[in-house]
Amino acid sequence: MSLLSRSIVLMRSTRVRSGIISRLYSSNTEVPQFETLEISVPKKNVFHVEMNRPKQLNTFNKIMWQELNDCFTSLNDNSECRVIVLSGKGKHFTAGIDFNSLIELASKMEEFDDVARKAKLMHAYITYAQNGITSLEDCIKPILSVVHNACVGAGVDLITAADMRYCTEEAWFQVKEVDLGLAADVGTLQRLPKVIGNTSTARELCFTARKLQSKEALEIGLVSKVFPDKDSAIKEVLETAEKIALKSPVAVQMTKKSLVYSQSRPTKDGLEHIKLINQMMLQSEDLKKSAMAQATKTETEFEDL
Ligand SMILES: CCC/C=C/C=C/C(=O)SCCNC(=O)CCNC(=O)[C@H](O)C(C)(C)COP(=O)(O)OP(=O)(O)OC[C@H]1O[C@@H](n2cnc3c(N)ncnc32)[C@H](O)[C@@H]1OP(=O)(O)O
Repeated sequence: MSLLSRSIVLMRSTRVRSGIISRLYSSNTEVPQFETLEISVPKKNVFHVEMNRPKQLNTFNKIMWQELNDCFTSLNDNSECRVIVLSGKGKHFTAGIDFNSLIELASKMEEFDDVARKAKLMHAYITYAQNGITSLEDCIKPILSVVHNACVGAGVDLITAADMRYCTEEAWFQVKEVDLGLAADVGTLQRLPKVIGNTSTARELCFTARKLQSKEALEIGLVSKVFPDKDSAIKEVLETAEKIALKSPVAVQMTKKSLVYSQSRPTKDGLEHIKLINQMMLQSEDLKKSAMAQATKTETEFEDL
């Protein structure tokens, strides 16, 4: 088998288990089913994605990287889904990458002697993992993440690709990669400095791998709010999600599109981009409905987008 075929098999073998099977909930909303993620619809138009490997501390394995990508791509295309809440089941939010998957990867690398061929395999693996994380940013629906207890390594990559971050009092965060002898490579180095708006603190966290407790996470702006426990966090964040879900999906989704587009581009480019979007979207019936509701101080409903 060629190197390319091996890489493709390595990446695609997960698809068999993570096929998108629709399931009907009481709300008649169709949700995709996964092995490492559980999806529910606790409120109208609000989807809850839970990392579901509690025994493995929600560590990221080969299947999970793929399923994250499949999940957020599927929710991006699901018109009933307007807002997403992301959390983890079990004791911790996540303990980062699954060490067993690193061992598996190392043994695959052993099959090659040549550095270029090893590098190509590694390139494919990193791309695969990056795609799992970047799918959150590419998903046009707002994603509200809720961290409890440990959020280590890949967990920080994950939440910095989400739109909003909340946590519990006992939560802590750690950009652990340097302690494992590697530079973080699936998003933290690119997104964390922008998320907290402070390159000095971001670099300190990345260089030292020190634990960041919830109180300081709030102070530096990594999270928007700290809750006493997970139950109250999920309850309140779902309420925030519901408020967003009641707004025009055109307005909310184009807002995310513009924010994401503008975060790494000059202001002028962002302004041009939103002009092109709004020359169409301002013609939507959502604008008239919203304006009327505001003017008459009444509530209105919007069609799914
Ligand atoms: C191309 C991909 C790029 C991605 C890179 C990503 C990099 C990273 O994510 S770097 C960070 C890696 N993670 C860690 O270093 C965390 C290691 N774990 C811990 O520090 C602790 O387990 C933790 C503080 C999270 C939880 O502590 P707690 O006391 O609650 O549990 P433990 O007794 O330590 O662990 C319970 C069992 O889980 C096993 N385990 C923990 N972490 C991992 C892991 N990352 N992968 C696999 N298994 C893990 C731990 O060994 C225990 O197993 P057992 O003894 O069999 O019960």
